[in-house]
Amino acid sequence: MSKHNVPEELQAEIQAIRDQYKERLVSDKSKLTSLLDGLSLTNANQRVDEIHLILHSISGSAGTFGFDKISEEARRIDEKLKESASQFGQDTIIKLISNDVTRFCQLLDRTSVHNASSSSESASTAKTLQKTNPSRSAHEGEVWLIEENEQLAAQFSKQLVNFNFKINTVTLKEALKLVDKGGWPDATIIDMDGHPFNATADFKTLFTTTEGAPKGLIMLSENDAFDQRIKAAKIRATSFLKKPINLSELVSHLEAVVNEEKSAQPRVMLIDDDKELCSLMKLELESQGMQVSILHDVRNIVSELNEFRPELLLLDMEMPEYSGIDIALLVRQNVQFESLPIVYLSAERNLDKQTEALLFDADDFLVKPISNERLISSIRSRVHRARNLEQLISRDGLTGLLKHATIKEHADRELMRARREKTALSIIMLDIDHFKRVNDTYGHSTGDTVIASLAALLRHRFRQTDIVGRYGGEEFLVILPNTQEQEAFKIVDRIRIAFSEMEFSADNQKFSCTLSAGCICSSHLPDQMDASELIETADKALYESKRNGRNQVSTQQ
Ligand SMILES: Nc1nc2c(ncn2[C@@H]2O[C@H](COP(=O)(O)OP(=O)(O)OP(=O)(O)O)[C@@H](O)[C@H]2O)c(=O)[nH]1
Repeated sequence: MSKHNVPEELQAEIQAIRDQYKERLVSDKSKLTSLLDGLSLTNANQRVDEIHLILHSISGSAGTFGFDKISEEARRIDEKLKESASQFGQDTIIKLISNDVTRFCQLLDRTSVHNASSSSESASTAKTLQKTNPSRSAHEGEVWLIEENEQLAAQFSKQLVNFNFKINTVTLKEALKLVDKGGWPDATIIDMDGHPFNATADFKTLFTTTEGAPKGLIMLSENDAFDQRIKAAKIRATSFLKKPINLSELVSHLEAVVNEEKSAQPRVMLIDDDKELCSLMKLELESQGMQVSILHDVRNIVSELNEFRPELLLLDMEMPEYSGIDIALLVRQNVQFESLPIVYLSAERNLDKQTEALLFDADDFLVKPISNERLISSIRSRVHRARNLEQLISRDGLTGLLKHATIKEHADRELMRARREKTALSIIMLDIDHFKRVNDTYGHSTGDTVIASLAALLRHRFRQTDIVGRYGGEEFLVILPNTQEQEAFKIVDRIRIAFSEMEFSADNQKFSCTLSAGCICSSHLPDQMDASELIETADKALYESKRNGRNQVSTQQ
């Protein structure tokens, strides 16, 4: 979506939800009026509770729809009601409530909620959407390398191209000109040591572009002392790498920032009894690219969580039948949702109550009404951290690939799916040739660099839907759903060639490595074979490649 305008359909949708909200306020007003009618000592308990729920809900949602005064007044009366409950008898409460709620109903009338198209509020929602909508850069998918040393620049870009990065080597001056025209790319690598990055003023120029600070900023320097690192932090660098640069380390950092840009948008589930507020939030979050599901019937929560697999649950605190705490506890009873971030979004301003709610395994408490910017950044940062944590648990430290046990689980799951959907599943096993010699000749840490570099190559060359894992020391397993053997063969053979062209260096010596692979496909194998047997068959094909002289790919046929 363009930064400068909100599409008409979106404006129309916002307006439609606003109109529904206005109707809902009219209906809330009627409910309040009839609850006041005939309010007496005998029915006060139940009616006061109902009035509280209506006011509480309005206080949380009206501000979001632009009715700030109504929201404030509902909150004031609701809080007064709660305080009075512990101080006065029922007859005084009835009197207070009658006066305040009657005035509140008059306020609802005066704000002429019947009057449909006052577009100023919808314009304000649209404006917020506009502000939070990221603008697309003309340099999307690119990585800029700001390196004044020509030799280093050529060396880096030659190596990084192997990993499918679109590298553009530029000087600082050129970069700033390009930014003014088309924005920053997905990632920018800056060598701090060359001119002009030693001067603080030069750093500041990075912030003063019309597009703001660069995204995914990786700083390189020989000097990794505090002063240098803080300089990088001040211009919001996400990574700092000490020179001489370890290629696989640089690739991992680049992947982290580039994938962050490209990675799937957060999946968010909303649970709130306020339907209009839910619809508006859904629209707002979806306009940021997020996937949003509203849970309408809390009784289905476990099956819906299993189905939608949200990465964050946004939960109201006070709902008619169940509180947010009840629901959070129910979710946590299921071990598979133990680490699902739960964030309360509630009109509750009482700090004691907020703290109490957080004691029950929730992660954050946001107070309604909340600005779009705040809501979106809270969701993004929570989901980002949760994803990182998940990575740490299931991924191998050296390569960032899935660990042995996890990739085997994936193989079981994907084979079941392939059989169910009657599609082909290919499995590739690959292994670096004569790797022992690499370790023996150049040392174990150089060996590690070779392993990490191959892992990065694998991550880049396979599709997002393929699953890549480190099966053993220098052995890798790749699962390719919905892929015939021929296709899998072609991909892995191209990787074999790319790997053989990669250049490594140790002790001023340059060397390269090769790999062998075995590639099999479920559609050529008996149906009764399980995932472990398929993996064994791929391993046998790999052995064939080794036996026939290495640096090749074999299939089972
Ligand atoms: N540097 C490093 N080496 C590892 C790692 N894991 C396993 N290795 C080494 O990888 C080598 C594997 O050697 P072998 O299985 O004998 O095979 P190879 O030398 O690769 O020969 P072929 O597979 O027959 O081509 C062993 O020396 C292991 O110590 C690791 O994480 N880092």
